[in-house]
Amino acid sequence: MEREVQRVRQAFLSGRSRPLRFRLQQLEALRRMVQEREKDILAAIRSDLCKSEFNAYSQEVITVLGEIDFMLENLPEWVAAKPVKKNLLTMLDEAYLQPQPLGVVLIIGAWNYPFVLTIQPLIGAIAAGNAVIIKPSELSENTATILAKLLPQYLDQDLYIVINGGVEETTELLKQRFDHILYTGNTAVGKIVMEAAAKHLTPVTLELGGKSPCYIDKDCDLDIVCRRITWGKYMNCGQTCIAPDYILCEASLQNQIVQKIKETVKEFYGENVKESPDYERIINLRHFKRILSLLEGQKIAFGGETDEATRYIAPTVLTDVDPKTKVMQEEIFGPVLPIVPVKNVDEAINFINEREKPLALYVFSHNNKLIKRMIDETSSGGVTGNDVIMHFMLNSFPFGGVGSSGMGAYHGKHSFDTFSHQRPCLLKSLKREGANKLRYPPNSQSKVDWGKFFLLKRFNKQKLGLLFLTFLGIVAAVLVKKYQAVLRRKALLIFLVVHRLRWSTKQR
Ligand SMILES: NC(=O)c1ccc[n+]([C@@H]2O[C@H](COP(=O)([O-])OP(=O)(O)OC[C@H]3O[C@@H](n4cnc5c(N)ncnc54)[C@H](O)[C@@H]3O)[C@@H](O)[C@H]2O)c1
Ligand SMILES: CCCCCCCC=O
Repeated sequence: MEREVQRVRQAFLSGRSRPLRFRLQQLEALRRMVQEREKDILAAIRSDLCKSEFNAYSQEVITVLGEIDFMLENLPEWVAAKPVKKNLLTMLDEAYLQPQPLGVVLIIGAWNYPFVLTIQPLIGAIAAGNAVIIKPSELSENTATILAKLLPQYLDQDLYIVINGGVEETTELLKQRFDHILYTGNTAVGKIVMEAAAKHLTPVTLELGGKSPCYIDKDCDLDIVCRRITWGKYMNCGQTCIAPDYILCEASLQNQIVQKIKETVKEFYGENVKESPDYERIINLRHFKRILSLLEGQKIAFGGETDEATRYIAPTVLTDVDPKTKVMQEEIFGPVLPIVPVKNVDEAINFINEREKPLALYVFSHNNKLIKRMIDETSSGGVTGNDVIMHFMLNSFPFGGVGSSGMGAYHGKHSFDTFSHQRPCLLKSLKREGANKLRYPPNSQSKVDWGKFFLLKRFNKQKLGLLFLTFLGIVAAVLVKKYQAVLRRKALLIFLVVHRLRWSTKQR
């Protein structure tokens, strides 16, 4: 492991990952890989999650291709040095920010969207000029295998490498020194990653999870609301980090919500959900059993059917859920949707604020003021009003959590920034040493006053007058120099006129 990381570091130190042209070439090669090997990638995702080609393409491949195109289009502008505002002290200097790669980046991917959640961070890391070690999740083993096979066929083999394995390999990998780690997965492992990173003072981006609430106000169109929630909750069999985890609403809405979700499930997946090509399966038996255990003691209003052999869990809704029960204590990450009755929006806001900050928050209402209030009075990684999931799709948004749902963010320019160091560069001249005397010892009250003037713009009247006089002097000197000949002629003329006038007066 150590040797592998060393190999990648040596490749980074060769400097070849830095030129813009190289980054663009690698991103184009990655796009070619996705396009030419699309079938293999879709087949791997199907084997891992029982996902149809249509779903895998629209949920994973499209996002990756869109992100590559976005980078190719904008990277030339992003890599350029950016001049910054200057102060009086640096007025005559060159001052700019130069984005630079961090070095060797470790990306630990997740299994639920095993392609996009591994490749999208990789796109950002390449764009920013880094070398990358990619550690796909071993839980989505088919995608992990295809990535290890395909990436070296298209990308620089020393700069970007895939290391596959489980807990043991990840633990070993985390002992190495990296310049940044981006981890996607659960909060408990997030802490392990951060602890390991701290040993080397490695910065981390943690894309974690949590229970994303969904508040439904009574003033809204429940048909539309339930269609949107059904889509976002049961997509990928509920294994989506920003899926609505539970619903908060007034008790009187519960039955209608159940009924409408039931109708929508039928509309989306047919009479027999199990037969639907659009409905996925739980990743493994451990997670299947974990989700089943969350149903114990609950009132199942709809769904609840399971099949261990195929790890099938039907779209399920629970009503009158007690917040103290297990299903409300941990992230569900499966197709189970609890409804927790609350009296009103105030209670909903308190409910959310009493818990860990979620990755996403959803609020449905015709009343925009209520939506804005919910946003103002709560905190979460991201928010979508009157829909679910959709803020993930806009790459001008940073994607990430807050508090226990994560730290840092990526997507689009935010990925570039995450994997770059914005290096402040100040270029001065070796001339104009006179002005520097102000900061050299011995210090004095006068120098402090000048410092106040230059840096804090605190004007001392006397100093200001002096400065003004100096300024006038400089202007006069410049003017005199520039118009010396004209001024001489003018002065001569004035002298002659004055002389002539005095002579005329004397004559009279
Ligand atoms: N924010 C996001 O973008 C995002 C995306 C996907 C998933 N998630 C979150 O991920 C979670 C789902 O993942 P999970 O909990 O099923 O993952 P998991 O428990 O199945 O495993 C996560 C990974 O951690 C590794 N791991 C486990 N123990 C480890 C240890 N001691 N040391 C080092 N590595 C170790 C495993 O090898 C595995 O690859 C959910 O909370 C979800 O919200 C977040
Ligand atoms: C189209 C849906 C993509 C959702 C990706 C969510 C990432 C977290 O699991």
